[in-house]
Amino acid sequence: MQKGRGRTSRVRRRKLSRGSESRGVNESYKSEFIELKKWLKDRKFKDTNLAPALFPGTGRGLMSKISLQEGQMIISLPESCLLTTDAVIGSYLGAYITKWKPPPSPLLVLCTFLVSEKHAGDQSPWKPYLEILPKVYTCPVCLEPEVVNLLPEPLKGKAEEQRAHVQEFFASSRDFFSSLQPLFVEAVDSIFSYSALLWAWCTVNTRAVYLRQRQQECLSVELDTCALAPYLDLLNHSPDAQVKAAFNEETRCYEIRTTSSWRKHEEVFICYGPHDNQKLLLEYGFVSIRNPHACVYVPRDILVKYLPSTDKQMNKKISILKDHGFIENLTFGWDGPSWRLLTALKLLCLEAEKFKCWKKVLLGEVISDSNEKTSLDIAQKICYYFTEETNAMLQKVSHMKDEKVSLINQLTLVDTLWTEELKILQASAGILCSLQAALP
Ligand SMILES: C[S@@+](CC[C@H](N)C(=O)[O-])C[C@H]1O[C@@H](n2cnc3c(N)ncnc32)[C@H](O)[C@@H]1O
Repeated sequence: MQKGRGRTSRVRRRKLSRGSESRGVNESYKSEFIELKKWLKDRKFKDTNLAPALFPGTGRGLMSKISLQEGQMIISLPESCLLTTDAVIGSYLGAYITKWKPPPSPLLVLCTFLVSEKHAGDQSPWKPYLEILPKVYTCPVCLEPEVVNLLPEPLKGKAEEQRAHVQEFFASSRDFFSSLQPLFVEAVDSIFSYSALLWAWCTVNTRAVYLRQRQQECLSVELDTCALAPYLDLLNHSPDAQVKAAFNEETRCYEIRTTSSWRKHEEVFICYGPHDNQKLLLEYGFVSIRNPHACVYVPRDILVKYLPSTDKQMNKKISILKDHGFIENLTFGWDGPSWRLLTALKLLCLEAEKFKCWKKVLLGEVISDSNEKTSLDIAQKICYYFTEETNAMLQKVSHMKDEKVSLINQLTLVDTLWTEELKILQASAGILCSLQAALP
């Protein structure tokens, strides 16, 4: 078992994170939650376990009203509360969706409904749910380009791809939106604007639960797996949370059971997946403190930065790494340099006369003490280089925070990401020192 990844260490981490940080302020008295609860009750939802609350570390989330035991159901949301493509096709949009060619994607159908219902305002039967949805999001597609520029690689590249993807989604959906004109008095261009679609896209992307639905002829071939689950989607993420979530065909409810226990008044979390911080920021617009999956990525140019430029076998070594999938996802983590990073470095550091042993390196065999030592030295140099770069970026972000007060929230997010990366590099530097000291 890897160090720090077992059940005992998960329990220890959870206990640590159960300090003052987890104490929240109950918000169920707020009018938007009273309305939402009424709306849910009309749809046969009974809630005894949870209450909306504001938490200092994670923002708005759900708190336990009672202590929750292992295996206990924490939430069971009836099908009638779920916003699925089925629900949209059954609505006033159905006739327009079924006749549109080429068939719209499940994502477009959900986004169109959200924008249309938001536009309907007080007239929308979904109003109590729409009212609690965030007005703005912090996924990279919503960040100012100058803030995106401050993101580490490879996230920066992915953020640019995300922006291009949403812009293309908008451009390719405009004819479909035009076809909906008979439903509205106002021009559809003003209702289905880029900013409205962006809001809907972020809503689905950051809040939808996984719910596999049958393929419908009137929809494109993309898998139909997203559903919005009002109230349940107030649950925040913790990498340590252990829950079981699925739609129960018998009860026709989307159910979440906890496989760990929660104390009364504690924030209840689910786990969105074993994501590192760059992925969490890309997909959900936040960064998790002390995330055990967080890491610092080593791009290819940095991997070779400290290797001798005179190595005649360098190109061959790099193509071996590429062919064997050892050029991507090389990282530093809380446990030090990843096995993949060290293996890539060991191969790159192979002396000319040992080059024939490259397969053994990829299988994890020790080739020589000098190869072990050189690769650790290079790992240490790369770690030091990243530490310097990270400190420089933190300074840059801090200056920008002073200068661009309007961007403070976006910059704080980027600041947190770099700060977590710095902590990882410091942990890695310590581990590299012990690894070097242990060499013969
Ligand atoms: C499904 S919603 C959870 C409820 C959300 N906090 C709200 O107020 O509506 C997912 C969003 O919550 C936020 N979030 C989830 N887990 C978080 C965490 N551990 N720390 C900070 N924000 C978190 C992120 O903005 C994410 O996009």
